[in-house]
Formats: sequence, C-alpha cells, structure tokens
Amino acid sequence: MEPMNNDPTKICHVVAMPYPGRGHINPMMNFCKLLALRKDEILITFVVTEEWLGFLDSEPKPANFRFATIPNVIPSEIGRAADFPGFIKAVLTKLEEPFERLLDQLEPPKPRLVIHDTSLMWVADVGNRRNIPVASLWIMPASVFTVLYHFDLLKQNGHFPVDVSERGNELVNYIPGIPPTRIADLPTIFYGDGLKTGHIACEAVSRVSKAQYLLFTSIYELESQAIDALKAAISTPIYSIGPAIPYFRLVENSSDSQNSDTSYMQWLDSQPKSSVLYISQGSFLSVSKVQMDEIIAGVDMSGVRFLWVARGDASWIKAGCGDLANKGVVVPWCDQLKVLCHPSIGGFWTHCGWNSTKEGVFAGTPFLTYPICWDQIPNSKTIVEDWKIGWKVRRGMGEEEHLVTRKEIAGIVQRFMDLESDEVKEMRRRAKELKEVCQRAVCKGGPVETAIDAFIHDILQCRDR
Ligand SMILES: O=c1ccn([C@@H]2O[C@H](COP(=O)(O)OP(=O)(O)O[C@H]3O[C@H](CO)[C@@H](O)[C@H](O)[C@H]3O)[C@@H](O)[C@H]2O)c(=O)[nH]1
Repeated sequence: MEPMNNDPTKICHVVAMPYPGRGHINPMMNFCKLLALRKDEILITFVVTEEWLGFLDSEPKPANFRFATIPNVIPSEIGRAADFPGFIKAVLTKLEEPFERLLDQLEPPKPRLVIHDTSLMWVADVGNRRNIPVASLWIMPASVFTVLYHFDLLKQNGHFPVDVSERGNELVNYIPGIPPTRIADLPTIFYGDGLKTGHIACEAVSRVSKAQYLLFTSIYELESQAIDALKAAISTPIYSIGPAIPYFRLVENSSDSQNSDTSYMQWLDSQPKSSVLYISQGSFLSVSKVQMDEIIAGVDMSGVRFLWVARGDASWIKAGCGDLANKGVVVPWCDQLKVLCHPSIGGFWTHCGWNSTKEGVFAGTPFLTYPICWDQIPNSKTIVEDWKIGWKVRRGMGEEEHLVTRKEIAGIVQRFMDLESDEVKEMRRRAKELKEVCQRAVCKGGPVETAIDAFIHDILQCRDR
C-alpha cells in the first residue's frame, strides 16, 4: 500500500451501494477493501442498512474504508426468504430515497464514483441525475450475465416461455460465449417460481448501459469465452476484477493460521488430511424439511467426517447425527475460505452460490453440488460438466426433480470422499489445476491486480478531468 495521503483535494471518494444479502455484500466489500488497500487516495463509503451494520461492524477494514447507514426500511435479513418477491420489491422501491438523503449529508469530498450492485438499477439513475460516474458490479458469473443479456435469443429460438419438465433436455447452443447448455441448466429465472422475479434480473442487465464501468467478480481465465463475447457486444468498459473473495485476508492471517483461534479450526487441525466434508447450503434459502431429513440421515450413514454450517438447523442436525464426538462438528457460521483452505478438508457440499463456488475453486476443493435456484443451477453444471471438479447430488430442476434419498446420499458421499478411487483422484487433480489458475490470477502483478489497477487508473483519470 502507498503512504497515507492527507491532501483532501487528492481524495477520490467512492460510495458503494450493495444489494442487502450476504452473497452480494461480501464480494462488494471485498472488492472495495482491495481498492482501498491498493490506493490510499481512494476513500470508500460503504452503505448498508442499520441492521446490516450490526452484522458487519466487527469486520477488519482499512483506514480509508468506512460504513454509512440508511434506516431499516426493508424487511429484516432474518426470515427474508419467506417472501422473496416482497423483499426484492422493497429493495427496489424503498432504498432510493434514504440513499439520496445520505448522499446529501455525506461529509466532503463530493463522491466521484458510485459502485452499485447491478440488480439495484435505481442507483445508476441517481448517479446519472447527479452527474456522478457509476460502476455496475455483477456478483454472479459473467456467463449468467450473458444469458440474461441475450434473453431475446431464447424467445427467438422458442425456448421462452418453456415447460422445463417437458423440454428441459433441449440444448441452448446459440448464446455467444456460452457452451451448449440444457434448458434445465439455465438460471431458474426462466421458469417456475423464478418467473416471479426473473424479469427484474433481465431488466437490470439491460440497463447496464447507464453505467460508465461494468465489473465482473470473475477470474478472466475461468470465464474467458463469456467475458470476451460480452466485450464484443457491450460498449461499456468491462473489468474482470477477480473472485472478490477474501484471499487477501488469508495472506494477512497466515501467521495465525497455524495456531487456529476457534474450536472448529482446532478440531480440523486434529483430523486426517483431506478427510472432512465441509457442508454449507448457503446463507439464505434452504431445502425442504423432508429433503433436509434425508440429507442429515444420509451424511450420518456415510460415516464420513464433516464440518457443517447450519443456521437455524443446528439442533436438528445434531439430533439426526447422534453422537458427534468422533465424526462431526456443527457450527452456526465459520470463516468459510479459511476452512476450505484447511488441509483436513477433502470436499465441499455446496448450494453453488457464486461466492462459495469461487472459494471452493480457489481452495482446490472438489464439490458435491446441491443447487437450489437462480445461478446455482448453471454454477453446478459448470462445476460438474465444464470444470469436471464435482458431482451432482441434486441433478437439477424440471424433469429430474425428485427427493434424493438418504441411501443415495450416503453412497455418493462415501464414494466422493474415497481418496483411493481413481475417479476421485482424477477429480482432485483437476481441482488442484484450477486452484493453481486462481492463485496465479490473484498473485502480485497477476491479471486480477492488473485489472483492478486499470479500473483505478480510469476512475482517477475521470476525476482529474
Ligand atoms: O459459515 C459461513 C457460510 C457462508 N459464508 C460466506 O457467505 C457467502 C455466501 O455467498 P454465496 O456462496 O454466494 O451464497 P448466497 O449467500 O446464497 O448467495 C446469493 O448470492 C450469490 C451472488 O449473487 C448467488 O450466486 C447465490 O445464488 C445467491 O443465493 C460466502 O462469501 C461465504 O464465504 C461464511 O463466511 N461462513
């Protein structure tokens, strides 16, 4: 980091407005911290609701990164999944006015850039009205952006609207930069319940032309075809700013990673190499109670060691898995990337949120995929079919929708964690290869740093004009 700059005229004040959800706030916060660490003349004001500040207050942050709050004008984070369309409506209609009020009240210097989650379309309008340049940050894969961007092609090819239970196996092979993909592997916004909110995602993507910069939370090398195709189609400058996971914190903490500070890390320290399955179904939506009972019983029957992140379900899992003393630990929350990078972790059971996907790839962990909705379905397909570093537990939506039984789960978990199996060895070798791609991308002077520096250069130039 450069020496602290005390000249206020040199400060480039950046206001960041994330979508209020864990999977969205984390990557935007990680990116903003990287900006602040990279250039001390950048001052970040990161805007969250008062409720979210309570969740984030203890976050370590650079001196030139600060939080600002707006009132709790949207439904609480706790239980928001109960009415997802209602939550989205509130996020799109209730936040703009307090955000504008906050902008009016912010201490100088005047903001020079607003970074917003692409889904918060109204932020771009605020920036445009106030003549503040806008950077749109897309926090799902670039490939998902591409599919939404080319939504019209689905219509033209008779693939929207579609009954996925009948035509889920038909191939979509005409979207630039996207390998042939079954309809059932598209983001769920094109069918079923997803239709209630899908049009909003398509609209958000179509309005990206209002932004002066478009940022992908991707490693270019992992999504090069989709990103290149978008660069050819969109005139807004595009930057692949890397995985936006907290890898920079791993380096900071490397001295304490040996003497682990929490009981679950101590437990991991005492387990054999690659023997533990890390299980996390994400921060927000859950599977049905019946299915959850099968998962708990199946993991228990497998006899495999596990570290399980369970929000409300901890006592349920503990009861279902009997005596945990030797085989597992259940925690309400953990430092996920640090856990995934622990040598005792041998696999990652995930719902395939984009952040979890990138964290698992970065750590070189093979995956068992159990996607629930949205981009998680194509992410599962990418992990299993394109990268070949995982197996599907839940096969997908539409015609393959069925309860996965405890017996099936026990079998797949056992086979997946069998380090002697040739198939598993090959999958682990591939996972290690992709880990190296990621680590090369984020190393000093690598493509991620270069892309972030290019973005910083461009926003500072714009300021200087
Ligand atoms: O014990 C835990 C569990 C999770 N996490 C973190 O929480 C985040 C979870 O993000 P993600 O894996 O993307 O899951 P969701 O929160 O479910 O993400 C939502 O947002 C993502 C980005 O748009 C989408 O890809 C997902 O489909 C959507 O559900 C990650 O950074 C994890 O490291 C922890 O730190 N500790």
